[in-house]
Amino acid sequence: MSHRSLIAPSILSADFARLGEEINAVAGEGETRADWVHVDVMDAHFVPNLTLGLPVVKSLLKATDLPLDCHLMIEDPDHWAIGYAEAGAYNVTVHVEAASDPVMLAKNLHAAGAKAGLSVKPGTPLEDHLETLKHYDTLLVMSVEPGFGGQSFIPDVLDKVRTARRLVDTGHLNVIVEIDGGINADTIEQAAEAGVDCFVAGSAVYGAEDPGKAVAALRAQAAAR
Ligand SMILES: O=C(CO)[C@H](O)[C@H](O)COP(=O)(O)O
Repeated sequence: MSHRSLIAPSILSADFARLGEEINAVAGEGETRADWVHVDVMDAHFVPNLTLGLPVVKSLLKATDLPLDCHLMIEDPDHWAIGYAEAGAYNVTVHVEAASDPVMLAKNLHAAGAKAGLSVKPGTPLEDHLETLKHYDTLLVMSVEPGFGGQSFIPDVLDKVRTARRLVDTGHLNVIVEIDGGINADTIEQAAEAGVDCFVAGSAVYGAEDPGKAVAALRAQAAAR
């Protein structure tokens, strides 16, 4: 891996009544500063949980200068994703299992000024979506079934990460490999070794006494690999 590991705390594990403050807890200086803030948008249809939507994301964009990495776990992202890009989200990730025309969707996200992310659930093979991936900037490999924070990491997805790393490197694709679910002090090194560039961590950051220090510790562990 040629660049620094990225750490993206997931606010799914933060206190929703204090989201601005919770983001500021990972917006300090140096190694305690998160690279992106991961925002889990869930619609209670694509996943069995309901979180937040565009109005909250618009408020968060005013509350921080950290880039927002919006992960849409929703039905019909072809319709809804553009609003997040137009609002100013840095990266808008849609699920390949939910998108009707993911190539057109990536083009529309780019036209609206955002990076485009493609996510795959643990059981979704990557090989079927290689042509699509070429249009995207990030690949979010889910290492838990999407829907809830605090679940255990699924080690089988490491094979998919290795495949992704190989495809990105050999194909010279400008794609950041991101992982989400169960990333903590016990799992981040294996994910880094498999080739992950960007690590989403919810409970490992917001369950810690000092979220900024947790960011720094995770980054150091990832870099050690
Ligand atoms: O997308 C998600 C769940 O669908 C969350 O981002 C993810 O699970 C992060 O939480 P944790 O690090 O606690 O597993």
